[in-house]
Amino acid sequence: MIEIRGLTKTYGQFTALDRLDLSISKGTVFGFVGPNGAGKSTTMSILATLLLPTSGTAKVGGYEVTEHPKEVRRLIGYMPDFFGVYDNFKTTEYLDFYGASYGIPRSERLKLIPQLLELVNLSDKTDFYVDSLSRGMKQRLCLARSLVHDPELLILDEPASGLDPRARIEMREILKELKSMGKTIIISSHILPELAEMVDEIGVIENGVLLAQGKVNDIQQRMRANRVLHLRLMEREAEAVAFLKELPLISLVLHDELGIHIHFGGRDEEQWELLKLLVSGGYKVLTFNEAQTDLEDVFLEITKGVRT
Ligand SMILES: Nc1ncnc2c1ncn2[C@@H]1O[C@H](COP(=O)(O)OP(=O)(O)OP(=O)(O)O)[C@@H](O)[C@H]1O
Repeated sequence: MIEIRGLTKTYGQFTALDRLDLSISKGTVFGFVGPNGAGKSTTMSILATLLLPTSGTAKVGGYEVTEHPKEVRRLIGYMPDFFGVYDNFKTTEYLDFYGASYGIPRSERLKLIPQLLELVNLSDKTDFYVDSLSRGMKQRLCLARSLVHDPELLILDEPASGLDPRARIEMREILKELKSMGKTIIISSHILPELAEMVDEIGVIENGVLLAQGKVNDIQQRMRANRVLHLRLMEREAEAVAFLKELPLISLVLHDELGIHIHFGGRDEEQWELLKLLVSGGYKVLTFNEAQTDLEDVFLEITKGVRT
């Protein structure tokens, strides 16, 4: 659905995107993650035909974005990270306006608008002025707007930014529904755990360079090469710390009121050996577990050291 090759965008001397390669297949929900200023919005704006690249190519549904912008716009629904003020528009009028600008006949718009409002949980706000809606509601309305022409691909630039936890959950549920409708979705965020539940793949970008791309699980697996283990003993914890520091595959041992924390470079087999060693050494092990790496850890691990 998306094929990006060598995509570069410069502003004067500054390189915002540096030879980016990215492929996203149809039906995928792709999480585009990276710190502020990484180049996410730049990439999305180019895909949305709103910004011209300096070099490289980007194709959506087989159409090159600079050569066939009209065809691309028909395929995509774009939700920008900032959206404007809406003077004296009611929610229905707002969607009607966008529907009309896509050439949808009035009779169809009359059927479509209630469906869209229902999809984004705004059925009870049918005749409300847009300006009177909360931020979360405006964001959902903006999402409905991006759906008026039933696009195959949704490009959502930080759809959950500035939302409270409840509004975020609501947005997430709507996105799940869109996924189940078979839409391809590219969604950016720097709040990573939020993406973990709903994305199939992630791409991590920093300083305009794509640092990693793959299935969430695969990237987490790769990181598990250096796992963190937490232990609690019934007694003799300080003694166990000294014992652990002498063992191979252990790079760091910390001890605090929550127990012992180890950076461990071994695999499952060696982890089991470690537990056996402790138990056969007479240590009364109460708990022995591996810390879960979430997307936040993945992000910190991948982006560290590259930041300038
Ligand atoms: N019009 C512009 N002129 C000059 N520099 C720009 C312009 N637009 C973006 N940039 C720079 O390009 C870089 C990438 O910006 P971009 O908005 O794509 O990042 P982002 O990953 O979306 O960040 P955020 O999470 O803060 O939205 C930033 O350093 C930004 O300052």
